[in-house]
Amino acid sequence: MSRTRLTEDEITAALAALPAWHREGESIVRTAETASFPTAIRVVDTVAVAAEELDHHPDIDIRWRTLRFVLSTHSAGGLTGLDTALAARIDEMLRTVS
Ligand SMILES: C[C@H](O)[C@H](O)[C@H]1CNC2=NC(N)=NC(=O)C2=N1
Repeated sequence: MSRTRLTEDEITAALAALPAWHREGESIVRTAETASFPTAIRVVDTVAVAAEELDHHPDIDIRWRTLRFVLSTHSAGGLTGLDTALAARIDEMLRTVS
């Protein structure tokens, strides 16, 4: 997966396929409410495994059972295919874990 920055058109196209995510500057952001605090922690634990696999790490805010994920490629100074790939993985985990 490339660490090359996506173009504006590529970001627009990627976000159309990731409706739970929105853009905030050079990041994409998703908030998700899980069933319970332990469920939220399980999601975070699963996301941590994917983040290590991809060598790409989200900023994660945990507030009781609400999670907020912020994705950006720091080394590229913006959004890359790694962010959209991880976003899709996080969506899948939220579908299956919660
Ligand atoms: C050496 C290692 O590949 C880098 O530090 C990785 C680790 N995880 C990362 N995560 C994110 N979100 N952006 C990066 O640029 C990044 N770089």
